[in-house]
Amino acid sequence: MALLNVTKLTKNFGGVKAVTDVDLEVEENTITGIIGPNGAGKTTFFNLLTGIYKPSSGDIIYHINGDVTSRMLRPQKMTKYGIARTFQNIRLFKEMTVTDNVLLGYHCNLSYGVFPSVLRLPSYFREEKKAMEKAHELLKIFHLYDKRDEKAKNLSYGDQRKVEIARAMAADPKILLLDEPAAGMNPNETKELTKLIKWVQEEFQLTIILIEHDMSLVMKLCDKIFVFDYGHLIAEGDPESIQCNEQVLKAYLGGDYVAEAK
Ligand SMILES: Nc1ncnc2c1ncn2[C@@H]1O[C@H](COP(=O)(O)OP(=O)(O)OP(=O)(O)O)[C@@H](O)[C@H]1O
Repeated sequence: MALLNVTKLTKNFGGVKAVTDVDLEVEENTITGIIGPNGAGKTTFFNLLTGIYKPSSGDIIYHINGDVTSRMLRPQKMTKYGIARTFQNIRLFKEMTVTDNVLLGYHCNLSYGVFPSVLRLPSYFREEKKAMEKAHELLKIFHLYDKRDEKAKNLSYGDQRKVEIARAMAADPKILLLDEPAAGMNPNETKELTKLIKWVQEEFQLTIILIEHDMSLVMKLCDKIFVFDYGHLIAEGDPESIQCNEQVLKAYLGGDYVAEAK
């Protein structure tokens, strides 16, 4: 079943055509890769999917507990719809602990109101206890439990990326959007992250869409890959077919390389 349908999606910034006429569909419980050279429109596409940008034209429809359409998308509402994301530039609260950063992800879905929290009613303590248990559970999954009391700024770049994913997971999403999850990681960290992403996808029955430049991660993880170039979707398919797609090789390596390789 398709969880996301994108139709004729276009975003222009003045004269810059960042995303043009993109049509795509994402199936439930799959991992989808969005790849393409620098400036191809991948981040703009994610920003459209998460309500940061409004489309110039076209439609986005998520099928999660009823339809969520482009007109309803707002960054602050995404977790309520069951959609969480991470960012290309890590956006943690660096002076806060690892646990508190993850708790923030959980807090956007807490059910108690202002009064129980101000008056410190039992429902407030119940929810807070649940939140802490969940945060610790996630930190164990991401092998960060030992670092739970560290300030986020003291963690390695790779660990900070994992905290960001754990925080996104704390919102209990159905769809998880990861913007360059392996950026800045060394090959061992990338290998570990690849396994972790696969594991959480299966364990939590998630639909994951990720932008990534690290092809080892993309080819190992993704069920389907969409390739962007100059804002256009130029290819889609499974990892094997994408790896030998001429248009894709041309976009990445230039026309001369493809001609020479023949
Ligand atoms: N807010 C903006 N205003 C004007 N132009 C923009 C804006 N955001 C993106 N662009 C332009 O849109 C095009 C697509 O950029 P985008 O960042 O989406 O590409 P990308 O594929 O994510 O690149 P990278 O892999 O380098 O992150 C580029 O030409 C970029 O300069």
